[in-house]
Amino acid sequence: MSDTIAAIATGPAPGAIGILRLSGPGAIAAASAVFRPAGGRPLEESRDRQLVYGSLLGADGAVIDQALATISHGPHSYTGEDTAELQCHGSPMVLTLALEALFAQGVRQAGPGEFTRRALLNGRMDLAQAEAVADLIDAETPAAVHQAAGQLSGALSRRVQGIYDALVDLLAHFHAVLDYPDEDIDPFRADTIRTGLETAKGELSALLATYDRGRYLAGGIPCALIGRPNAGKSSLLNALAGYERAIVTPVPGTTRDTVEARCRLGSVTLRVIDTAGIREAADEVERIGVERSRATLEEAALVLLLCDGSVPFTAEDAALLKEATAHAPTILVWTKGDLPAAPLPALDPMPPVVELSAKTGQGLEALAKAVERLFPSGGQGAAGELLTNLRQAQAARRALDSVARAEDSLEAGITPDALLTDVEEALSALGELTGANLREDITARIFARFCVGK
Ligand SMILES: Nc1nc2c(c(=O)[nH]1)N(C=O)[C@@H](CNc1ccc(C(=O)N[C@@H](CCC(=O)O)C(=O)O)cc1)CN2
Ligand SMILES: Nc1nc2c(ncn2[C@@H]2O[C@H](COP(=O)(O)OP(=O)(O)OP(=O)(O)O)[C@@H](O)[C@H]2O)c(=O)[nH]1
Ligand SMILES: [Mg+2]
Repeated sequence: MSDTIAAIATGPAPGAIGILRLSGPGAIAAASAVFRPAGGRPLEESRDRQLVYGSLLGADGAVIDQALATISHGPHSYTGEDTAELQCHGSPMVLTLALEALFAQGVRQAGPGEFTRRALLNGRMDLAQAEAVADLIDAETPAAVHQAAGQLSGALSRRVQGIYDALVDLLAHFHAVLDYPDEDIDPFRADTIRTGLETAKGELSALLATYDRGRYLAGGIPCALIGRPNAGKSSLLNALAGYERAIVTPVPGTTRDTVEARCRLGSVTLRVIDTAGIREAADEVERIGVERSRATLEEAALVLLLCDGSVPFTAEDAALLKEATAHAPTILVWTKGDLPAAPLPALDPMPPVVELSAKTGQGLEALAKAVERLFPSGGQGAAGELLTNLRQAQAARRALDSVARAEDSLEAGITPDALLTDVEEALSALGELTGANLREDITARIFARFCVGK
């Protein structure tokens, strides 16, 4: 039996409303002890999810707010346990005093994500849905909200369950074969198994193919700012971030280490990584910086190649452009647009070009449009059905590998029990994805990223 937890569910700043929530066997009694309904009837006796108006009391019994309260009896609640909420004025001090009053009732402070963790353990949602709660809270763009909301309502889970169920159906055919180990698999049955494996493989490949889009949506597109020293990379990072994230000076070779900032640009979120200007380095520190620039380029899903638009395009610029395009979609950014411009070179092939000024902000919208063209927000994979994190992708990859192995075994005429093992491994990987088989180490990692009160 779990204990009773409480937390402030709303943000730490003063606001219109602040909410305390409780969950566990003592939740309703504890909330009732600190809340005196104006109507006189005890909070415990109110209907589930009804809002009751009354006075909120501190640990010493003094009135600290006029508030609303509501209770829900398990299993019909968010966590599946008895729950209660106190909706106060959004004063951090009121909320703190109310929380202390609840602690005096024997309730303890909830840890990060503990409410959602209880919802998961009580079968109110699966692991993919619990992850969607965190994604939804972190979402920075409409597309990220739609993806997380779809996953929260079970879209990804249903897609995975479909593949899972089909594989379970296939297992029945294996068992039929295993019962008569001396006979060959009859051709009709082998055909059914082959088709089933082929379908599962296709669906798993399609699911895995959603990972790039999904992780860019949820975590931002890794975007490298590359260019010669003084091209204006750090200035652009600052303009995109909206604050002075990186040091800017007229001295070429200012940036040494990579500097990252999450930036919203139009309808996408970028993880912009500013790098050291690439050139033959003068010293050891700069040489390592240039190495890091190249490593960043290799990891990027989008490259902004910056060229100082106030001076002529050079052979070094051309070489960098070639290097960048070999790694990822590249936009040529012609910087310092507020200064007299040098002519744009004619290039073959001509990359998308954006002229801008980090100083005036002119051209940033054109940059947003150019990025949106490379990463359109619609398209492949319905909202909520995308894989958005490495854990999910690895589980899907393991399932795909196991199914592919099973298919190979079938073609090679390997014993049915080896085949069976492969399919069971695929099922276990899929179960990990949705959390049908929950692993403590995995859940601990997932809930570490939650906030207290969620
Ligand atoms: N005030 C408040 N807002 C909130 C939450 C909350 O706990 N409190 N939520 C949480 O973080 C989210 C909503 N999620 C919820 C999910 C299920 C139930 C619930 O009580 N379900 C019952 C009854 C449903 C019904 O009336 O039909 C059930 O499923 O049996 C409540 C909230 C977002 N907004
Ligand atoms: N007029 C004007 N000057 C700019 C603009 N962007 C950058 N500069 C100037 O160009 C110089 C270099 O800018 P940085 O942003 O530090 O260039 P960088 O590419 O990060 O340089 P390194 O870190 O040395 O590789 C600074 O003096 C900036 O003020 C711009 O849009 N307009
Ligand atoms: Mg710099």
